[in-house]
Amino acid sequence: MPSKNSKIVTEGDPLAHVMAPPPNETEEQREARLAAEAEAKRISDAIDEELQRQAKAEKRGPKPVKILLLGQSESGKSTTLKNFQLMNTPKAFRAERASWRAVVHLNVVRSIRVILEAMAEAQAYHASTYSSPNTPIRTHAPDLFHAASGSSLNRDARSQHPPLTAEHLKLKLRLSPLVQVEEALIRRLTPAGSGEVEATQLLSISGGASHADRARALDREVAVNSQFAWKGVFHKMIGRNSSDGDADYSDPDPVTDAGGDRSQDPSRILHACAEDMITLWNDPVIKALLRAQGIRMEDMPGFFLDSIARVTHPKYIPTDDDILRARLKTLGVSEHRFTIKEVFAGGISRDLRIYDVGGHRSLRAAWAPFFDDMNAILFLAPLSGFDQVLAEDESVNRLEDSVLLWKSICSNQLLGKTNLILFLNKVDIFRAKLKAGIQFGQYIISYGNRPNDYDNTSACADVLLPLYLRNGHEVDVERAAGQEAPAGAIPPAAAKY
Ligand SMILES: Nc1nc2c(ncn2[C@@H]2O[C@H](COP(=O)(O)OP(=O)(O)OP(=O)(O)O)[C@@H](O)[C@H]2O)c(=O)[nH]1
Ligand SMILES: [Mg+2]
Repeated sequence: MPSKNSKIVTEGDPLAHVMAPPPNETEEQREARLAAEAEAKRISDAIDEELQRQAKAEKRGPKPVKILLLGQSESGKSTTLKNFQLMNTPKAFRAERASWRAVVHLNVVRSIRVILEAMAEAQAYHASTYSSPNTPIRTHAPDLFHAASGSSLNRDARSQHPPLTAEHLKLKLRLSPLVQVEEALIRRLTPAGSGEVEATQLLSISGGASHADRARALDREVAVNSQFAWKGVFHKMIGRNSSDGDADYSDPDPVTDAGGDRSQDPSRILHACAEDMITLWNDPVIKALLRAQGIRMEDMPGFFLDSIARVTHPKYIPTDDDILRARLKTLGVSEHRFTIKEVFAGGISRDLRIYDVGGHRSLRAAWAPFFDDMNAILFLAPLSGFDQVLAEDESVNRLEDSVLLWKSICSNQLLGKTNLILFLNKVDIFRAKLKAGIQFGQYIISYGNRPNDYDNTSACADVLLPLYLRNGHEVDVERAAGQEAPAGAIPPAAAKY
């Protein structure tokens, strides 16, 4: 019989009430209950013990190695991460192929928009020279044009704008359905109402917007917060609709999209526009027009114009190289875990965590909280940025921004014990720019009139040590904290930096 006291406790405590033995329990039942309780306690204690053992082992074992990827926007942080995923977790990397298809399509649409904007610019120029021969001259191409950024479009260059024919204008009109493609893909890429996407529409080009508005609109690009499971969204969507072998993005919801009408599906519209896009891109007048405006499409991030037929094919699935080339701006910070075998430590497994961040100026404040917990920082500085300006501030040369950013990283107190690795990349674009005749000395004043070839521009320490950039800023790029990258970690050009 329960005592008077225990009855009081039971009444006040619902758990005790549930756990209390039945009031009319027999001696046999009591023994069975006590045995069951003892067994449950034994199992629970064993689990606790195992958890404690694991916690102790984790404390004793090697800590995960943490690497933070840093650098300005478009410096190649996410691409470096993708390369790492491809090397270490190829299965997982390839499992996401289908999701990258939408990003490749967005990149194609954006490239076409750049061309259409260049055509609009030429039209506006020719119209204004007829009406007013003294039209003001734009001195800086908007950063949208990337490779052209920072170059001057003088009156001579603009007068070389080849006139467009009626055929060109028809082509431009026929490509207008790409507005829908971009809108639909962007809607899919981001959570409703998140406001995270900086999307633009073709409408703003063809509408009556001012040049400045159009340039500003085109300057923005699609970004996605790394926390949002956009890959999963596309994967499911494509999987659901690929029963006929065509991978499209059809949405069964008639409100949010074309519903059952698959002819309005973004991938189908893109496929239908493929021939016109190819004609536009291969047109000699358009090529001359882009040249006159200093636009080098092939150096822009997410360049797929040479593969339009392939990437707009209904059965297109991105290759490894396509995924590496696809451009999607990063927002937020994401952690990626790998287990690697250490080559020089008897092949023991080691946990590696790589952190990818957004490099846009407005996102750099989010970097600092990660500083004191990192083993290494891999800083990416694209060499190819010597003739470009930042998208977020047209007065700042990209190479100068990289140098200043690197300096501030080297001198940061929180990073005193962190390994710093400087990685000069986009060397292929750097070489292509030199080969195309873009003068290094025009932007890096101290370089003077020396030969504009790769060996000289990259080998001469004077080129990158005291940097006298075009905007008049003197930039000192000594290795500020005396930090040295581990041997072999930097490409040859970086060693000379
Ligand atoms: N040709 C060439 N392209 C590169 C190289 N590294 C990166 N890219 C391309 O440059 C573009 C931008 O690279 P991302 O990795 O997205 O740049 P990011 O530093 O992550 O940029 P944010 O996310 O805006 O901070 C992508 O289209 C890449 O494919 C390179 O060495 N050569
Ligand atoms: Mg990124």
